[in-house]
Amino acid sequence: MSSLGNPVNIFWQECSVGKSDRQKLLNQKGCVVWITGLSGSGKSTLACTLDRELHSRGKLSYILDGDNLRHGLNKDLSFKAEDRVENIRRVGEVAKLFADAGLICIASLISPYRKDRDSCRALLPNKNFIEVYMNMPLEVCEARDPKGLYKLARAGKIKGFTGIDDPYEPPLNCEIEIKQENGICPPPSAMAGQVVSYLNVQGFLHE
Ligand SMILES: Nc1ncnc2c1ncn2[C@@H]1O[C@H](COP(=O)(O)OS(=O)(=O)O)[C@@H](OP(=O)(O)O)[C@H]1O
Ligand SMILES: Nc1ncnc2c1ncn2[C@@H]1O[C@H](COP(=O)(O)OP(=O)(O)O)[C@@H](O)[C@H]1O
Repeated sequence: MSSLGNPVNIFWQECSVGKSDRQKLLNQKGCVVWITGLSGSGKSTLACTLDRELHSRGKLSYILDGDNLRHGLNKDLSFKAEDRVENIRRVGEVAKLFADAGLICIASLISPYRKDRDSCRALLPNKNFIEVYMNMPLEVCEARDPKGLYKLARAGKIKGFTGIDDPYEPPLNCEIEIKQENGICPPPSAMAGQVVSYLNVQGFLHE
């Protein structure tokens, strides 16, 4: 009988250096900042600005970007529903490892399905999964269209494009929401500032 997905004869290996030792070394607490939203909503911009801001404060972070991971770890996956599920599952597991290493792991993926994001959340201790929703209207994302993908999707040249002919399920209870104020999107520094403030108040920026 196959034991795929069901570990048989496999035992957890404990080591003497633990997460709290690594956190002491780094003077920070490991966590996952999970950025979700439509293509063009500003996920990568926020991820990079936040990464730079944390770096300048002497905090160790690392970005897991959906686009980039699809060049390597996830290059066998397409955009059909079951592959998106597997994409998020894998990145959730990797993000968990980075958080266990003591890093502030910034995951930036469309991650369109609520259930999959909740499964990633469930992998981490309480409050260590910080979901950031890029709440940008589709019209704004489509007007930006930096890669020309919306244009291709509208022309029917890409099938199953999120927001056009594939679903996006917004979070119901995210920790942070980034949205327009009076029709204007906050600049990248303000978006990152919102996340840094949250991390600071929650005690992640010191051990
Ligand atoms: N069909 C379809 N739907 C959505 N996005 C598409 C598609 N095909 C290619 N792309 C490009 O892939 C990037 C999203 O990859 P992700 O791994 O984040 O997607 S997902 O979480 O598995 O849904 C996404 O990058 P971002 O624009 O940075 O979001 C797109 O550039
Ligand atoms: N806060 C912002 N204000 C104005 N333009 C932005 C902002 N954030 C991102 N952009 C622009 O929107 C486009 C899409 O941003 P990007 O970070 O690549 O989105 P995503 O990773 O969600 O696809 C880029 O051209 C980027 O420069």
